[in-house]
Amino acid sequence: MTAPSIDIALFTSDQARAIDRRATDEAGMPGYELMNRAAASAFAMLRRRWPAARRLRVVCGTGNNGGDGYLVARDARASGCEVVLFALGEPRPGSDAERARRDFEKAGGVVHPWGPPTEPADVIVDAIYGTGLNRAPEGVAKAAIEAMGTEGAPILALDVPSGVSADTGACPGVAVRAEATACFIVHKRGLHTHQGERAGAIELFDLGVPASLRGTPDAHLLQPATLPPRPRDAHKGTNGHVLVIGGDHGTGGAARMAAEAAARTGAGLVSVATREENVLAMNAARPELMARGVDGPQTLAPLLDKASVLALGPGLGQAAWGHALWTTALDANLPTVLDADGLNLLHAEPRDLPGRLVITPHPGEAGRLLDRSTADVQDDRFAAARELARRFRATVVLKGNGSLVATPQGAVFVCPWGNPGMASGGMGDTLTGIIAGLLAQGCDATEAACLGVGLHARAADVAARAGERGLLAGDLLEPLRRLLNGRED
Ligand SMILES: NC(=O)C1=CN([C@@H]2O[C@H](COP(=O)(O)OP(=O)(O)OC[C@H]3O[C@@H](n4cnc5c(N)ncnc54)[C@H](OP(=O)(O)O)[C@@H]3O)[C@@H](O)[C@H]2O)[C@@H](O)CC1
Ligand SMILES: [K+]
Repeated sequence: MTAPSIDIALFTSDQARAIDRRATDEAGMPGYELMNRAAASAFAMLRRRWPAARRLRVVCGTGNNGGDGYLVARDARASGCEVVLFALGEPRPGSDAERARRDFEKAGGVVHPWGPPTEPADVIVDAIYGTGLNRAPEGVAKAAIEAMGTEGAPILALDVPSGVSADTGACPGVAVRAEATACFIVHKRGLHTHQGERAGAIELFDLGVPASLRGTPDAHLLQPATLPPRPRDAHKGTNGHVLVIGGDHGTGGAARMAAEAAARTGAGLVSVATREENVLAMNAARPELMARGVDGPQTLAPLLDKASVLALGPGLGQAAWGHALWTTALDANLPTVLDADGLNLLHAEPRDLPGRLVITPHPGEAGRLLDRSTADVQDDRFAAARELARRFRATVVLKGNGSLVATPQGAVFVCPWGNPGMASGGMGDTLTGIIAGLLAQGCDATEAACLGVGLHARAADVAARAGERGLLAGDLLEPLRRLLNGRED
């Protein structure tokens, strides 16, 4: 796998707090100095993004996120902006936030208690909650967040859009949808998955805190990557043989999508073990695929002997035919991508699994495998992905907005690409085929999952330039091929 060396490291709120403490204790950077730097960076960002903005509204909570807000307001007034500042309560006595409020007032600023705004604003600065959010916003905070959402003015969030968990990207209640977020010191992992997209465009300001104080990140953002060019003497035997197993009555398309994606990802050979009724159509539509009718383990066995990688599950069903193929295929202990009904069968019947395994659940399938609700999975996607990887000793792709790849060793990678057009039939089958195609070409499970998830989402972004609505899984294949060969960005 070839990838540029930029590493975007992601941290939890606890880690961010520990880094703040180390900056004060070990690097002699007091919290109030950092707060001043945070405010200066955020105001410079506001100026850059909205150079014509003159009327600002700043809404401050009671914690240090509010403290950042008071200092942005102070700096904005000093630059000649008209600032209306609403405070949702009193900062804790002796806190940096209280000091910031006094400094704002000393400089002539006026603090208003929250009330529905009467003056329009060019930009709203959200300084209600940052990393300290610990429950659903209520009362004035809820009213303030709701009012921000209805005005139409762009919102600049400080550190975190208020109401979004910096750890998980979940929203326990109402939440700000920002056009942009000024993130301080380190990237917060929750802004990159689930509802973290409410942060809009994220800019990170390290505030001069040395990278050596950060410690080990919790997760990393995936970077664009491709496979290295093929050696000139490559032949189809060196690029592996993917066997897709699936396509029960009425769901032949799923197996076909996975197979075609594996072929377009560069697998040397792709076979499909499916219901006899699918064979003619599959071979006619894509003669490069070798589709075979199988009626049970005996007819599957010779195909397993020739395969180097399995894609097990697309359209497999959970009836007797699918179950028999599933058992026989897993017994072969080949590198495997297990998806869809392959995962549902695993929930019904836990068993030994192949050593090189990638599982690709959506949140509903992940919930079933963990005996939890889909909502529980979404409440902490990082924990769910890690738990699945540990429990099944597999590399896990937890699909959804900001797909996660988790390894059995506990590493997590977050996909920054993709779009809502991908919520359509066949997208998951395509991803399964891509990952199988990469395994066939020699990637290990984590490489194949990271590279596959990235290529799949980037191809969808290229295909969605024509519009997100109506995007079909098949539309990904052409951009996928170009991206895989380093031809398009
Ligand atoms: N330290 C540093 O070096 C730097 C920090 N910086 C800034 O500080 C921010 C973190 O500040 P913070 O820890 O004070 O937390 P913050 O997000 O302001 O929340 C405040 C309090 O609100 C409360 N609360 C939570 N949820 C609630 C709810 N739903 N409804 C009602 N109340 C709720 C909860 O208190 P509780 O009521 O639970 O006692 C919570 O403690 C960080 O994001 C960055 O912007 C920067 O200046 C750079 C340097
Ligand atoms: K905020």
